[in-house]
Amino acid sequence: MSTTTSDPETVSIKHLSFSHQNGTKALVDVNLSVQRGSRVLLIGSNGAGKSTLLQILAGKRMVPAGSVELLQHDVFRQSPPGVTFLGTEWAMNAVVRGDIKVSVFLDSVGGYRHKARRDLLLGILDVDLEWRMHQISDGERRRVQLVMGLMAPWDVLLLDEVTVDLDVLVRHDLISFLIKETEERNATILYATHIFDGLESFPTHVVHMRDGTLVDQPVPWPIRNVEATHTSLYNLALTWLKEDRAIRLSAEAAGQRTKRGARDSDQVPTDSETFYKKYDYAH
Ligand SMILES: Nc1ncnc2c1ncn2[C@@H]1O[C@H](COP(=O)(O)OP(=O)(O)OP(=O)(O)O)[C@@H](O)[C@H]1O
Repeated sequence: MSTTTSDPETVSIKHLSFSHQNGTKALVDVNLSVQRGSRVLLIGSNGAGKSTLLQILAGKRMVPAGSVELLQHDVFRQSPPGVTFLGTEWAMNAVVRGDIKVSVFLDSVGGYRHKARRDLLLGILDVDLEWRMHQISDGERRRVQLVMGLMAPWDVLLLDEVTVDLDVLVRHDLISFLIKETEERNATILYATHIFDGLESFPTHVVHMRDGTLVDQPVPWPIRNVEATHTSLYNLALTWLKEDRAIRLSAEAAGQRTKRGARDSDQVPTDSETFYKKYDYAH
């Protein structure tokens, strides 16, 4: 692994807080420094802020000037080159479900410019250029997305749970490819996922996100516990998420935060009551 403390910072986040348009606080005073060549796994419960953080790094959300830099560029105002973001919402886009051949689709997004990498990725992701985008499975469509997203060489790759519908073999080969890419090209990956199978040798660092905050700066992986035995990623995530839930429940009990799902008045039907009444065909 080529990362050293003298390497330039790839990611620099300083005192970043962020609320969504409806006022939901998604990030609170986040500070993060990531060195070039790192593979950072973001671990946190649903709603911890992982996607929001990755979207901000991808320049998709406006943040105060100077608070978030990638490769020494302000992510929102200077749009750093060499940054690729791959998220799950892509598969919902009508264009990628249209009647179009994969070869045509990939060429339309610049595949011909990166032919060698494109062909390598077609093999790794087991994609057939003859497939038609409206006649393939969700996992196959995801594989096409990954070929598209990864074929231009990137310096920073932001992955938001994109391996969720891949079969185990394709996922395994993809993870191996990503590790090789970061080692050979000193590129950097930040990856948010809840699936830890086959990922043990992937991260160089792990980050625990809780309630919009970073519990710590990236911790080098693997972590050894006090008996110097190896902790699996799955067990680490389970331990961290149990802690998070215990902290949340005790804050709720102490009245320091509102219980999830609590409403101002019992008279107002909950969203789920309204939903089930609407679709209750027995009445
Ligand atoms: N578009 C949005 N508008 C309002 N609130 C949002 C929006 N997207 C996310 N949130 C809220 O922001 C907080 C952080 O959400 P985020 O999606 O970043 O979490 P996450 O860690 O990626 O969760 P998951 O593991 O479920 O993907 C949550 O409280 C969530 O409900």
